[in-house]
Amino acid sequence: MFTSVAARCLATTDVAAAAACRVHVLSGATTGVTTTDASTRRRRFSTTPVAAKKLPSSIKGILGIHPGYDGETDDSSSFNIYRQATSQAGRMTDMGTRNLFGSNQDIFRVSVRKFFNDEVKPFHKQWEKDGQVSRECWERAGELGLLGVDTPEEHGGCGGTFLEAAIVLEEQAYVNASGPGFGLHSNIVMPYIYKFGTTDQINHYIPELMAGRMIGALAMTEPGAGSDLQGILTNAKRDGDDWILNGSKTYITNGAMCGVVIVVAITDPAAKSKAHGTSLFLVDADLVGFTKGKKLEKLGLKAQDTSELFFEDVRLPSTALLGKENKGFYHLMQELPQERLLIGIGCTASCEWMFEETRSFVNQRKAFGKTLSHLPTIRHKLAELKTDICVARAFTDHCIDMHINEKLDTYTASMNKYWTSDLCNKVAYDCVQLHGGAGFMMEYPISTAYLDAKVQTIYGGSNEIMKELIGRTIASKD
Ligand SMILES: Cc1cc2nc3c(=O)[nH]c(=O)nc-3n(C[C@H](O)[C@H](O)[C@H](O)COP(=O)(O)OP(=O)(O)OC[C@H]3O[C@@H](n4cnc5c(N)ncnc54)[C@H](O)[C@@H]3O)c2cc1C
Repeated sequence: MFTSVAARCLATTDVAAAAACRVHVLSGATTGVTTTDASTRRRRFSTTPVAAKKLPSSIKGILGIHPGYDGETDDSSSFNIYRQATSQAGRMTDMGTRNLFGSNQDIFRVSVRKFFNDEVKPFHKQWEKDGQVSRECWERAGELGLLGVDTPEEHGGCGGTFLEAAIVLEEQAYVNASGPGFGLHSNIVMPYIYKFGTTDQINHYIPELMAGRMIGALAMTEPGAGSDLQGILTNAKRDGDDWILNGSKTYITNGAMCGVVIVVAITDPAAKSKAHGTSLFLVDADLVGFTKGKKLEKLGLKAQDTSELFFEDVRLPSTALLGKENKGFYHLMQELPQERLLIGIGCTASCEWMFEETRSFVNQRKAFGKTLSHLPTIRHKLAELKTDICVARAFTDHCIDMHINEKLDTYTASMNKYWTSDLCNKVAYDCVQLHGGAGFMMEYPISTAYLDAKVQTIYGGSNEIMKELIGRTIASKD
């Protein structure tokens, strides 16, 4: 395990002192982690090291079950540890790989992996039938400190970093569970509240969201406006100190189960453009005039509750306004890089899972007297897939690294979202093909992954819109 002494050396950025520190890592035999000395030390993508950071007590509590855990994240790569790249690992989903992470994050990953394997995977088929995840699952995730992992401690969160948030997203993909809308809840809804909310709003909502007792949603899309968000009609009008909200939203993730939804509404119809006259509101599910439509039947994401929401003369107190009046679009824009990256992280991890699932299949399935993996064309296909996925992994890790160093821009995040979600569909297609008829059967999980992949190029900003944004930025540069 990692020593806190070493972590303190990192904090001094004294390379000689850091090199002198004795660093212990998880056993390479079981984790694939290996070490090197200073002479073979690798550079990280970024020259800015991730600061050693105390993990919050809730995470520490979970990690405390692991002997040697010391409550500090570490930046292993700055300590001359060489962690295997995904391409070198036995399996692409192996623990202890990738220079982004340190050994304490591996320990955290062990706990997260256990949660998804024990408390999500066995129930997912039932949730697919129910069209939603159980409330117990949400509350259990809250109990284990897996919701709002990177919500700052001062706002009532776990106080981890985006690295720990990425681990939760990846581990969810590694059990092929598309049901829990944790990413939206923890990494989209919560940041809006603690970044733009008042102290009262933070104190009211964050503890409930952290505990999983309340589920969060974000409602932008309407029946007549998706890509073109400026076409929304939902509006809020002043009535004394209150607001009166009218309109409808559709395709809302966590829509059926949500206890609070952040609603994007027009508040100044006379503004020079809708971007200048739009605001965000925190709307509680029990307010009079707020109704939820039935859960929408979808091609994939069967265990995720996606709903229409209707607002008819919903009276909102002035305290429901989130952020600044008429600045809703600006707040939305600010959060775009992280929202796009969340999709990229999920898609990249999903590709890795699909590859490993398929590799296992072709290694045991026999045809023409041998396993499928002995056939040259099958091997070439696996080679292509693995290479493509490793390229995506390198780009996604680069984007995560940029993001934790506050350097990720919307343009780069859009490239990641477009590339990884396209790849996710290509990988899903090829992996089903490699399964043969079994790949078409719902009892084989690759079929669910194939169906789930489709939406990745559509939501969070469609890939056509991503390319438009990327292209516009390219054209604007000399
Ligand atoms: C499962 C699921 C969950 C979702 N969750 C949420 C949620 O939680 N909250 C939320 O607010 N929304 C959510 N959405 C909505 C999602 O973000 C939108 O569906 C998406 O932005 C596309 O909008 P649209 O469906 O209106 O398609 P449209 O905007 O009508 O686009 C239709 C097609 O035209 C293309 N197109 C549109 N404009 C252009 C252009 N300028 N140039 C080139 N091509 C263009 C699009 O790329 C697309 O291929 C969800 C959607 C799904 C399917």
